[in-house]
Amino acid sequence: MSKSLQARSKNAGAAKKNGNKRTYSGWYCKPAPPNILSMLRFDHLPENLKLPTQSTIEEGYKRSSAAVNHDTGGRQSSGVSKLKTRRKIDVLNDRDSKEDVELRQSASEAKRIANQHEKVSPHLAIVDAIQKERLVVKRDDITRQSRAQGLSNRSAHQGIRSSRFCKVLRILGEIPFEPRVRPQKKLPTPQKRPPIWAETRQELCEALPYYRSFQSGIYMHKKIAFGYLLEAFPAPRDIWAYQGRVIISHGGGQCIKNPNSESQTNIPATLQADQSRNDSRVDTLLLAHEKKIPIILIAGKGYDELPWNLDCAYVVLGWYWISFTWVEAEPCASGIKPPDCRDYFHRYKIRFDWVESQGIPWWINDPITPIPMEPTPRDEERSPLSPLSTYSYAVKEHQIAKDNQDRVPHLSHSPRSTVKDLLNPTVTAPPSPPDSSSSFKHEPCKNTADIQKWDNSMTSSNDSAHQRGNIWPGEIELSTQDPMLSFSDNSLQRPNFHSSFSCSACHRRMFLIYKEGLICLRPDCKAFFMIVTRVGILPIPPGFHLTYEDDFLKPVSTPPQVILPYGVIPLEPAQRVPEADIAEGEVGGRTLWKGWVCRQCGRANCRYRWEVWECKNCGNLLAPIDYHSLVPKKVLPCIDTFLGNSKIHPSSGITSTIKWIAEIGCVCMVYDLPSAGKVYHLLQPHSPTCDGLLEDYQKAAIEGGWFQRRPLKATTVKGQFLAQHFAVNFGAAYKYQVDTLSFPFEKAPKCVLISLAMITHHVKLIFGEEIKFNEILNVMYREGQKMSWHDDGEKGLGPIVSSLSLGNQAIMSFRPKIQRIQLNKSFYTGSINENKNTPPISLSFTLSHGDIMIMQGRDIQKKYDHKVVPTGFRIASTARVIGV
Ligand SMILES: O=C(O)CCC(=O)C(=O)O
Ligand SMILES: [Fe+2]
Repeated sequence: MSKSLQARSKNAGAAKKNGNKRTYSGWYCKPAPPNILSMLRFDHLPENLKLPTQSTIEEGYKRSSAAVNHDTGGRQSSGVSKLKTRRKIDVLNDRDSKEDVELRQSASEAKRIANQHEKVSPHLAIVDAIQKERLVVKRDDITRQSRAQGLSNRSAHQGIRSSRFCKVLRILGEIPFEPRVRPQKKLPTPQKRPPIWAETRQELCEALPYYRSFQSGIYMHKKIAFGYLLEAFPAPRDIWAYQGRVIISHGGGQCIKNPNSESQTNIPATLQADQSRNDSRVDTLLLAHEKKIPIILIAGKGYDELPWNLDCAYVVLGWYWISFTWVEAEPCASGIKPPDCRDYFHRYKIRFDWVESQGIPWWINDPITPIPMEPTPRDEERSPLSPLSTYSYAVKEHQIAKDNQDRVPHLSHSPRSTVKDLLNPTVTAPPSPPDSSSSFKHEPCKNTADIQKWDNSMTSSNDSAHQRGNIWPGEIELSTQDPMLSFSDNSLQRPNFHSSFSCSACHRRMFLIYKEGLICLRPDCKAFFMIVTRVGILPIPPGFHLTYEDDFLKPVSTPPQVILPYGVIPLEPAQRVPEADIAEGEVGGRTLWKGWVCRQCGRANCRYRWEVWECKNCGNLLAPIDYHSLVPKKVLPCIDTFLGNSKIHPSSGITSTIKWIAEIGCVCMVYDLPSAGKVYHLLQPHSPTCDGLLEDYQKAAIEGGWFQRRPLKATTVKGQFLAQHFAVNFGAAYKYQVDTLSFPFEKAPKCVLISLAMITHHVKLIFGEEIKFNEILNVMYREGQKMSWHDDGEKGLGPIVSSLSLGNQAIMSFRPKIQRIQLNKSFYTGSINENKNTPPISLSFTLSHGDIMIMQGRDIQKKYDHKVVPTGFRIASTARVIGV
C-alpha cells in the first residue's frame, strides 16, 4: 500500500474511533467540477453560467468517481440516481424579509443532503446545496454590488450574487459571521510629534534618501527595498494591528483604476494581472523578507488603516522588517482580462513587524499596555520543544523608554554596512539608499562592482533562503507532528496558529492565518485560497470576509539578523557647503538643492530658497550661503564648441546658415524651423562683461532672497510640486508654467537690468529694430537641475523671446509638439514609457557662457517644445514681450 493510502486508512480508522468525527486528512475533498468552481468564484452572466445539467453532473460524477476509485480503492459507489437537482436559475425580484429564514432553511436542507451524499460524492452535494439555494439573479443587486466593489457599470450585468454565496459558504463551513471592524479614526493624535512629517510627496522624495519614488509605493534600488509608502488603494485584509507594531499590506504593481469606471475618484485600484516574483517590486519585497532587510514605512493621509487622523500629508512611521509573505486570490474586476483558466489574480500580502530596537513606536501614548509577543524563529530554533516564551513587552518597553529618555525616536547612525556584511549569509545589514548627495553620510552603494556582488549574493543565497522556506514561529517544531483537524459536534476544532496544517490537496504545510478555516496559500495548489467546509473545499467568493487568526496577528520579536543601517532622520546637509567646491567635481552641487528635515519641528522640506534651507513650517534656517561661496567664472569648465555643436535631425526640414555680425565681431547661427520661425544663436559676443554678471547675480541672490523654486501649475503628481530651478521674474508677470514670483522693474537688482539691456542690444543688431521687452525671467540652476520640455506660449506673448546664458554650458533642444499622453490611466501601473510616444529631437545646440539665443516667431511656441539641460551651475535671463 502506498504511503498516502496507509495514511488515509489510518485516518479513516481514527475517524471510526471518534464516532462521527472525521479527521481533516481523512476527509475526501475532491474539488467540485470546474464549472461549479468558476460559477462560485465570481459574478458571471447567467447565460455563461452553464449550471450542470443532469448529464454533466453524471459525467462529472463518473469522472470524479473514477478518480476516487483510483485514489481510494473504490470507496465510493454510484448514487447519482438519488439526486434530484434543480437546474433552473430563478430570476427574482426583491426578496422580502423572509429571505434569511428561507436561506437558512434551504441551507440546512442542503446540509441534510450533503450529509446524505457525502459518502457518495461531496461535490454533488455542493451542486445540490447550491441549487437548493435558488441562486438569485437580479440586475439591480448586481449593479449595486458592482458599484460597492468599485467595479464598472459593465459588470452590472446579471449574475449570481456573490453575497449569496458568501452566506452559503458561511453556513456550509459553519463559519460565524465576524464583520471586519474598520478603524474608526477615533484615537487622539499622538502626543509625540512624528520624527519626520511632510506635506508633499516631493518633500519626502527630496529630503529622504530612502524614499525617492514619486509614483510607486515602494522605493527600491538594485533589488533592495528602502522605503514603503502606505497610502490609498488598499487591498483586502490590509491591517494595522497591535498599535501598528504589525502592519499587513500588499505587494506593489499590476494595479490600475478601472478604466471603465465612470468616476475616477473614490474607487479602488484593481489588479490587472497576477502579482508575481517577475515583478521587481514583489521580488524586492520577498528578498527583503528572505534576507531580513529592514525597510522604513511611511504613512500617507490616504492610508485608511491608520487609527488617528493625520494632520499632515505624510508621516514616517519607522523601521519594520518583513516577517511573512503569502499569496491570496483576488477577483478580477469587470472589464479586466482574467488570466487563462481562472477568474482571479494572485495578490501578494506582506506582513511588516516593528523593529524593537527602536523602542516603542512614537505614536503610542501609553507605554504600559502589554503586548503579547510571539517568539522569533530564532527562539524557536534554539529551543524547539520549550513552550512559547512569554515575553513582557511592557517591561522591555519601560526599559527602552528609560534609556531613550523621551528623545524623539530616531536612531544613532550606525556605521554603514560593508559589502562583506552584505555577503554574510547569517547577519545581513542592508546597504544605505542610493544618494547622490555627498552630505548624507550614509552613502549609497555606489560602486557597481559592490552592487554586482550584492546581487550575486542575493541570487546564490536566495536558493538557501528558498530551501529554508519562510521560517515562522512554530514551523520547525510542528513540522515534526502530524496535526489533525477534526470536526466535532458540527464545530471545527482548529489548532492554534503554531500547529499549522497540511493541505489535503497538495499535502504541504500551511499556517493557519484566517479564522474562517484552512486555506491553502500555495497558488499552484488546486485548493488554493479555498475553504474547507463540510461538503468539500469551496472557493471564496468576492466580498467574503476573512479575518486573521488572533495568534497570527501577534507581534513577533525582531530576529537578530535584522540590523538597522541608519537612522530614519537623515543627517543635515553639511553647514556652509562651499558653493565652489570644485574638488568634489560639483560646483554649486546637487547637495545644495536636496531637501532637509528640520530638527526643530521634523518637517521634511524641499530646498526652495537659493540662499538657505528654510523650514516651511517653523521658519528654521540652515546654512545660509555668504560671499565666500560665490562661484567665479574662472572655476567653471568650458569646452570649446564648433559653432555651438549643433545637431539637426535629417527629417526635421530645419536648415541652418551662418551669419557674421561685424559690429561686434561675432558669429550667429540661424536655424530655420519650417513654417514656425527662426532660432538665432549668437556665440559669446560679450563674455568678459558676463563674468562680472555671473558674480553679481549670485550676490543679488544672497542679498535679496529673490530666487525660489516655485510650484508648477500642472502636474501629474498629487499635491504641490516645485519646479527644479530657482527663478524670479521682473516686469510684467510671467507665470505661464510655474507660479514664479514677480516684481516690478524698479525693484530689480542692477545685474538684471544690465542683462536686459544686453539682450535688447543684440536683438536690435539682428533685426535692426529695438524690441521693448517688458519682462525678464531670471533662472538659477544648481548642479543636476534642468528645465524640461515646455513652450513659452503665455497668452499675449510677443513674437521674440531672447535669453542670455551665464555660467556652465547647457544643451538647448527643440522637438515638435506631441499630444499630452493620458498619464492618469496608467499612473498606477508604473508602466509609462514616455519615450515610446515622443518624437525625436529636431534641433539641439550648446549654449555657452555669454551666448545669446533668440526665438523669432509665435508659431515656434505653438509647434515646438524646447528644453534646457545645463551641465552644472548656470544662470539664464530670458526677456519677452507680454500682453500684446
Ligand atoms: O535656461 C534657459 O536658457 C532658457 C529657459 C527657458 O526656456 C525659459 O525660461 O522658458
Ligand atoms: Fe522656455
